[in-house]
Amino acid sequence: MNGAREEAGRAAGRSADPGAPPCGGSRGVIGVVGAGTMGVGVAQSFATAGHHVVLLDPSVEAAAAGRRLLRNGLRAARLLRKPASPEPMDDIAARIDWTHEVNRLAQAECVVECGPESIAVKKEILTGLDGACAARTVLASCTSAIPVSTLAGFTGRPDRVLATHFMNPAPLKDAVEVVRGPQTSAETLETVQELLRGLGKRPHVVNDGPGFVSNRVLMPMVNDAAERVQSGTADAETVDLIFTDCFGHAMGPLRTADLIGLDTVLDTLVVLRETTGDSRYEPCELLRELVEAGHHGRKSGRGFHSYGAR
Ligand SMILES: NC(=O)c1ccc[n+]([C@@H]2O[C@H](COP(=O)([O-])OP(=O)(O)OC[C@H]3O[C@@H](n4cnc5c(N)ncnc54)[C@H](O)[C@@H]3O)[C@@H](O)[C@H]2O)c1
Repeated sequence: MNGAREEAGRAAGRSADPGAPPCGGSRGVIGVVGAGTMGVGVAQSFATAGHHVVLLDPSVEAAAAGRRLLRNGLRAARLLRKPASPEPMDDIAARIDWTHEVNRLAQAECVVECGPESIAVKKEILTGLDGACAARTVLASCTSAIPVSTLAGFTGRPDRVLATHFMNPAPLKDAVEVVRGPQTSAETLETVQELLRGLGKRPHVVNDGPGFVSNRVLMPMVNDAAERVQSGTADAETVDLIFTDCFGHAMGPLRTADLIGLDTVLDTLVVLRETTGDSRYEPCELLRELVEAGHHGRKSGRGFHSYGAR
């Protein structure tokens, strides 16, 4: 893999001089697609571990917002990550190249796709990556619920596709749910687990299926918790207290949903409803109303709970 890394490093370069070797990191080049909540967190995690990262988002506004997310994420990691990286935050940030061009990801050893939770958008992203990236590049998706078999079918390299379901906030979480598709090769699985261990994260491998383990279990709970608020059984604060104060969970289901982003929760439930055909994943009306009103959770300042001005 070292030869591939050197080649990838030469090809990825920096925006001012695409032929120049990357500054800083001595590990392989990683591509990340989508500079939202997860993409920026994943990019930060790899850059902190010494990888050169090429981060692609087609939206100029999203890239600007992503740079703010990165600054906040680096500060949070400095305060909360144990042990924190001793490296200056600017040096870590300098290992991330921002781009709008998919060809800049051509020589990455692995690309982590963090686009919106929509089968149609993921198809567009993966088709583009499959055409642009070297044959050896592993395509990992951060999807919350779409089966790997569906995603792999959008590419001509199903043996090199899997899901790396990072948790949010990615730089602060120590474990990743890794989803092996029916055609994912043993080599791909090992490569990705090695990459994750290099970030200080523990990979937990599961088999394929809509929502895998995490969201197949979590999403109906979030939906049911929202329905309890909608039906007047309790307000959002009290619903969460039942889980934190009575059960001793670290966070209630509605604060968890606010942290994920209610738009992403809604999209994930829609995917689960479509892919399983099971009506218990039908998103509850209150969730739809909050998303429609722009109350997307912590990132917008309000969801089931309020978080002050953003
Ligand atoms: N938010 C969470 O807690 C969480 C946790 C684990 C996994 N996920 C999954 O990670 C993925 C990203 O979620 P998020 O919360 O970061 O979403 P987000 O809405 O914050 O970010 C999505 C980003 O994708 C970009 N994008 C849109 N269309 C694109 C395209 N065609 N090509 C490339 N980029 C495009 C958007 O501009 C945006 O920056 C989703 O699949 C989601 O289900 C989310």
